[in-house]
Amino acid sequence: MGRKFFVGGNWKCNGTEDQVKKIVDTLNGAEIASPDVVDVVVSPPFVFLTSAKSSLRPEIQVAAQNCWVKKGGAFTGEVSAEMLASLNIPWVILGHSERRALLNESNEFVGEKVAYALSQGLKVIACVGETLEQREAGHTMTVVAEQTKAIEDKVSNWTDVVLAYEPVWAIGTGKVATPAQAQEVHKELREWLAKNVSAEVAETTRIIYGGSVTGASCNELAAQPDVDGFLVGGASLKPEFVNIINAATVKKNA
Ligand SMILES: O=C(CO)COP(=O)(O)O
Repeated sequence: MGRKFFVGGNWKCNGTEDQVKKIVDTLNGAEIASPDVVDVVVSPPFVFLTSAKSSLRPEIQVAAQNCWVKKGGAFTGEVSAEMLASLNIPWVILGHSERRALLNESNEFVGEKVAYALSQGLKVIACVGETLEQREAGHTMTVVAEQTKAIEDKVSNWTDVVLAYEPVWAIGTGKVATPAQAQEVHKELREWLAKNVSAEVAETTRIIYGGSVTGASCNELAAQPDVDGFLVGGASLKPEFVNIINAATVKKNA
């Protein structure tokens, strides 16, 4: 059984109510690959999550972009995993590099968040990735292995985890990783999982690529054996997101 292709659209802190409606209308009217071959998950900002969920066609799921590390309580401004679960929000993105860099989320904190979200029944898109400086110093695999280990340390079941490799230098820069660069890290991450978790988790866990993916670059990336889908930022706000979803058919025929 192959790994089902997975395409996430991370809308980040973008969109007004009208813009969200337009994106939803575009997705609802588009010809997209069957849910048998691709999981599609879009991630609007919190305030639009429930309206997007109820207006999107049923085969497109939603993800929150973050949640609190533990049970909710006196944590002003935070949203807890149990709140998301109570609204039947199935997915949450955790450990995005923007939160690691701008909000100082450490590897350990991200690991704790992933474990807590899973314990509340959410599925997690967990992000890892190196900076340009780390890549140029030859530390890419050490960095992503440390980030992944901090998750593995807290998590006992990987079934509901999708791992997103998002090199920081490729995010929002227009500098997409080459298919060979993406494949190299995905393959090494899969080997890391085989060695440090289990052969089964390595074989079944989807490892998706994020960083300046566009309609033009998606097919070649999708053809790489260890690229199981994408986490898309900027292009997920545009009609070309449909082409990226449909890269799943390239994968299927590869
Ligand atoms: O951060 C990303 C998705 O989470 C990628 O963003 P871009 O596709 O805009 O580079």
